[in-house]
Parts: sequence; structure tokens; C-alpha cells
Amino acid sequence: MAEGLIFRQLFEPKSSTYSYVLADAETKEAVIIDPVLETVERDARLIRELGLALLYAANTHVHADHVTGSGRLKEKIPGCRSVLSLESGGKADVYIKAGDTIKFGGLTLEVRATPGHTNGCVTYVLSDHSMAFTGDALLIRGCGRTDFQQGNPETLYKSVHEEILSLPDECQLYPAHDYTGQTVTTVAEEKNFNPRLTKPLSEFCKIMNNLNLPYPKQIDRAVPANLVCGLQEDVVSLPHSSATAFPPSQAL
Ligand SMILES: N[C@@H](CCC(=O)N[C@@H](CSS)C(=O)NCC(=O)O)C(=O)O
Repeated sequence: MAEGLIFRQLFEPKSSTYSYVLADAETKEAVIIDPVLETVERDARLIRELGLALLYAANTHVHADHVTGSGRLKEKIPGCRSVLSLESGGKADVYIKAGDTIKFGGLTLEVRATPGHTNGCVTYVLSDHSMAFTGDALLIRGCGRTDFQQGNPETLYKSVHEEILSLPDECQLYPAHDYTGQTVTTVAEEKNFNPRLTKPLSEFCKIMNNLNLPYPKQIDRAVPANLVCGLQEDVVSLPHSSATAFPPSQAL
């Protein structure tokens, strides 16, 4: 792990989503990647307890399976700005594209475009290339589905091979989801053991075109909400949250 980095991996069980807090231990400036609406209270508390100054709530893409917590975090933590790729077509305070950087204290995340699951997917790579946050492009021993939101298996295959598996073998990869209890993988592991991405392109496409997965349970609620930073009048938190409804934000 990069020297001087505070790092937390956080889990939201309903959608099996991982969120990540990264902060500079010296300046306490911080970023959260892929926060979830239902766990905003928990995450905001942690950020407060660690004495962090949250600069950015950055999404890897417009998620289809859960509502982002970025809009709600902005309301709770003044100074926090939402981040999303320009390609996503959603609202945010800061629009990013390949090659951009997100700075917090002395640390930097590089933005790599990794479309294929959606066309706005990005991967955030710590500038020393010790860790990368792959969203749904690469999952542990898997990858994001390609059957909606402009998904395309050929695009995904190229993205993952060129932008993620080209990182150093020891680079730790942190996905947006895991459905089997795993938490982290490495480039070397995925180059050797990923049952989809180790296949030639034609075989990969065949696998992806025949996954036959049911649509995510929250898709009809999540996609429209995530296009407006998770803040939409009719979006309410799922039952286990203490929060209720959020008014539309003028401050996007
Ligand atoms: N059952 C879950 C949705 C599971 C799912 O479709 N996951 C997506 C990422 S979230 S859009 C995916 O790409 N999965 C790939 C795979 O191989 O599982 C729910 O209802 O939320």
C-alpha cells in the first residue's frame, strides 16, 4: 500500500457493493469511491471519526443495481464534490475523462477509461500503481455483464486487457462488487485465473452473450437516480436505512 495512505474497504450487503475511502494520512484529504445511499450514515460517521476532509465522492459509472450515495454525502459533508465520467451522461460536479487525475493531499488517482460494462465506466488507479479500483469492469474472477447500459463484450475485453491487466502483476485490484465473499485480487491472479478474461476474445464474447443473468432487482430505481447523483424526489432509502426521501438538488 502507498506510504501515508489511509484505506478502508466498506461493504453494502443488499447489492454486495464495495465502497472505498482513501485519504492522505498527513493532510487528511479524502476520496470515497462508489458510495451507496443506504450506507451514507455509516460512511459519513467513519469519515468524521477519522477526522477526514472528504473532497470527492467518485463513482466508477452509473450503477444499475444500487443508488449512489454521492448526492446524499454532498448534503451531509459540505465541500464534498461528486465525480463521474463525462461519457456516463449523468450529472456531477466534476466530469472526468481518461488521463485526468484526482488529487487528495499528496496522493493522486489516475483515471482510465474502461468501457464495456457501460460506456462511461472508468477505473481509478493510485499513481504508484499499487492499487486500482475497477468498478464493474473487472470483478474478482469475473467481470461486469454486458447486456444493458450500452454493454459490449468486445469493448470490455479490450478495456480490461489494455487498461487494467497491463498494470504491474502485484497491483491490487478492488472491484465494486463481490458475490462470493472475496475482497481483493491482483493483476497476476486475474491474468492467470480469471475464467472469462483468460479466454480468447471470441470465446469471451460467447460466454458474455450467454450469461442469462436476471436483471438487477433495483435497476428501475437505480439508473434514473444515478443519472442525477442519487438525488431524485421519488428515491427512498431501502428499509434498513434511517434516511427517507431526498429532495432534488439544485447544487449539482
Ligand atoms: N443480483 C444482483 C445483480 C447481479 C449483477 O447483475 N451484477 C452485475 C454488476 S451490478 S449491474 C454484474 O455485472 N454481474 C456480473 C456477473 O457475472 O455476476 C442484483 O439484483 O442487484
